[in-house]
Amino acid sequence: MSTIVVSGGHPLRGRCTLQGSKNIALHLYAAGLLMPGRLTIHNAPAIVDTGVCAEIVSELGRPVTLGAGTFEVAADTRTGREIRPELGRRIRPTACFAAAVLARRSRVRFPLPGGDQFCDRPVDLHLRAMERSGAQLELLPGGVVDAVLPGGRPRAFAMSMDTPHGPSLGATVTAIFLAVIASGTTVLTDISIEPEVIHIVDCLNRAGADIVLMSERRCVIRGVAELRTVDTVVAPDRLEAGTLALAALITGGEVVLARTGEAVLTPGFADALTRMGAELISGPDGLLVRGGRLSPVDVVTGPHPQFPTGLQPPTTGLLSLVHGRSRIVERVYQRRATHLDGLRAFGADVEELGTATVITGVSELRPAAVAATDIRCCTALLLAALAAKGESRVSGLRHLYRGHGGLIDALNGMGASIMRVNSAEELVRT
Ligand SMILES: CC(=O)N[C@H]1[C@@H](OP(=O)(O)OP(=O)(O)OC[C@H]2O[C@@H](n3ccc(=O)[nH]c3=O)[C@H](O)[C@@H]2O)O[C@H](CO)[C@@H](O)[C@@H]1O
Ligand SMILES: C=C(OP(=O)(O)O)C(=O)O
Repeated sequence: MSTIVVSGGHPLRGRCTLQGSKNIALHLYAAGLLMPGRLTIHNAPAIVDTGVCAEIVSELGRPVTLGAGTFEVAADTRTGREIRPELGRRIRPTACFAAAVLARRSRVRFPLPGGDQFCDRPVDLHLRAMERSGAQLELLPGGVVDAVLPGGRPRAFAMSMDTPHGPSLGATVTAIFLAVIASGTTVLTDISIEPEVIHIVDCLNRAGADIVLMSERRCVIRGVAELRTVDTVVAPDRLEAGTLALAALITGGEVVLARTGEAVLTPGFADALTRMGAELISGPDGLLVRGGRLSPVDVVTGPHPQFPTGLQPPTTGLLSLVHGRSRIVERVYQRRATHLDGLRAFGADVEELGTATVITGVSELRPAAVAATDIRCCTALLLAALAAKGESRVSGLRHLYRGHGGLIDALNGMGASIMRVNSAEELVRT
């Protein structure tokens, strides 16, 4: 079911609810390994990555029960110290899981992570944080890392979480995991303040950690002997919210993102939509997103609260139908352009100039058959297919299912016509 056939050209209208955030949930599953007791994570998204994490955590000696929206981790009973390479290579935050195991069990073996491969995504900072906490690391054949803490417990350290492309979200989480039960006080500078990090810090502090976020992206962590267990709720997925908003705009429709009690659009993204001329109206039911005649914009991706990189590819899809010339500059990654060839197949006029994409709006997109190579490439192509009048075919949906469990159904529920194709080439409407 990794291919869909989209009959495009239907304005989306309706109200939709958002799944729990993939990126928050994955890091919370890893945080659970730091807590010895039973842990329940609510609003866990029903996505492929959740299943992979459940297997990883179970194999580490903490059986996981997946319920309707819950990810329940059993109390610590036995000691697993290895993340199976076949599993660890399927998700991005593998080093964060490894850091939690290392901190509690003083040894871990894990593969270099997977996740989307739209450019080189190094983990040097994660490994450096482990070394700074006293671990000895050995890179084994096959890209597997063996890390040992000879002292048995991580020690406090000082470290900057900056990379040539800005602060690292994942490495900030890795460093925090090592520091919360380290001996002594750790100081991290240039930390990521993405909502994912704030959520993890809040959860760990409720579990008894002593993490203080200071001004200027500095963080002081006093190590504690042990964490207690807390229940936690995953916040709504802001990338899914943005994708649904873009779907409304590219089809000339209007959607309400159901009220969640939280701001679901990242400020930098909401600002770009407003500059384009989209209406964002907050009401009792949720956030109404409505388009009309949109104007071109210049956008630069950046750390929170700036424009999120994950919405760059689908926004490029929308801008390809906005009359005039727009420009999106990618700053979080050295390159993120895997969606451009696919968009060109729909007739989009997109040109890559260094880290910028220059988009000259065309009057319409034509149907196409395209293959997605990663999750946001997939959302960009899906949006183009929703806008192109006629029948398009998008394959590579397995990338989408890694991070979105109900997006296709949500779109169909608002008037889209998307059929899944099963192996016998039979169209299945869900
Ligand atoms: C599962 C998850 O939460 N994934 C998100 C997370 O990925 P992830 O945590 O992997 O992304 P990072 O914030 O670490 O990456 C930011 C930049 O730092 C660089 N870097 C990172 C680590 C390192 O050791 N060395 C280094 O150079 C990266 O190549 C990138 O250019 O944040 C990204 C940026 O918001 C999002 O696009 C991903 O969806
Ligand atoms: C890059 C992404 O995911 P991951 O980090 O899990 O590969 C994403 O969600 O846009």
